[in-house]
Amino acid sequence: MPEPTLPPAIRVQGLTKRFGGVTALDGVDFTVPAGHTVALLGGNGAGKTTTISILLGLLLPTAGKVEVLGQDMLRERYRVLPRMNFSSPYVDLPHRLTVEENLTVYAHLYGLTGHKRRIRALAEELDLVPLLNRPSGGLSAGQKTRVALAKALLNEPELLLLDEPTASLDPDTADWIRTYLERFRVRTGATILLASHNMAEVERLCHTVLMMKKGRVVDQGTPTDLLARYGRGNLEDVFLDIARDRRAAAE
Ligand SMILES: Nc1ncnc2c1ncn2[C@@H]1O[C@H](COP(=O)(O)OP(=O)(O)OP(=O)(O)O)[C@@H](O)[C@H]1O
Repeated sequence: MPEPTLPPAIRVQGLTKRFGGVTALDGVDFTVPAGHTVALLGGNGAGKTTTISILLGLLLPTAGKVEVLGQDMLRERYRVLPRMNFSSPYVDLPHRLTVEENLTVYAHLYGLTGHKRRIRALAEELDLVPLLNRPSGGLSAGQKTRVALAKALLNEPELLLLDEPTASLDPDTADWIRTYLERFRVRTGATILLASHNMAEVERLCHTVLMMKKGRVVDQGTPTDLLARYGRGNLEDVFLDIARDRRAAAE
C-alpha cells in the first residue's frame, strides 16, 4: 500500500496553456496520490497530451502550479525528471538500431550504471530476450510497445506517464501489458498516470479517473463512484454522458 506520508506524486493547480488563440488547458486542478494509478480521460482535443507534456517539462504552462514528486516542476525539473519516465506507442525508437542498442542509448542518456544487467532483467521480464538483436523498425506493434515500456522502466521511475498504453494491441497482448503494469505498481509502489480511450482498461487498472473536457477537469472519482453518480453500468456510458453534457444523476 502507498506510504501515507509521501507527498502526492502530482499536484497541479490552475494549470492553463494557451497556444496563440487556442486555450488547450483552462485552469486544471488535480492531485494524484503516490502509489495510485490514475486515468486522464477525455475526447479528442480535451487537453490530455498537453497536460502530460507539461508534467514532462516539454511544454511550459501559460499559468498555474505543477508539483511532481513533491518538487516544483517548473523550477526543479532536472531534479525530478530522473525519477520519472514516459511511454507512448506514438513515439517511435530509431528503426535501424537493434532493441538492445536503443535501450543502451537511453540507459546512457539516463546516466545509469550497471545498465547491461538492467537491460537483461527488463528483457526477461518483458519477454524481449529473443528480440534484443532485432532492428527496432521491424517489430510488431505489441513488440514495440513492450520495448517502449522497457525504455520507460530503465531508470526505475517512481512516476510513470503513459499515453494509451495498449493502443492498437490485440486483446491478449493488451491484457498482458495491463497485468504487467498492475504488478509493476504493486511491486515498486510507483505511481502511474495514463491517458486512455479504453474504458475497460481504465476500470480495471485505475483507482481514480479524471474526466477532461475542453481543457478542464469536469468530473473525477473512483470508477465505482462515477458509475454510481451517473447511474451507469460501465465507464463508456459515463464518458458519453460527459461528452454529451448529460449531468450526473446525483446532481
Ligand atoms: N502545439 C500546439 N499548437 C496549437 N494548438 C495545440 C497545440 N497542441 C495542442 N493544441 C490544441 O490544444 C487542444 C488540446 O490538445 P491535446 O493534444 O492536449 O488534446 P488530447 O486530449 O490529447 O486529444 P487526443 O485524444 O486527440 O490526443 C486542442 O484543441 C489542440 O488542437
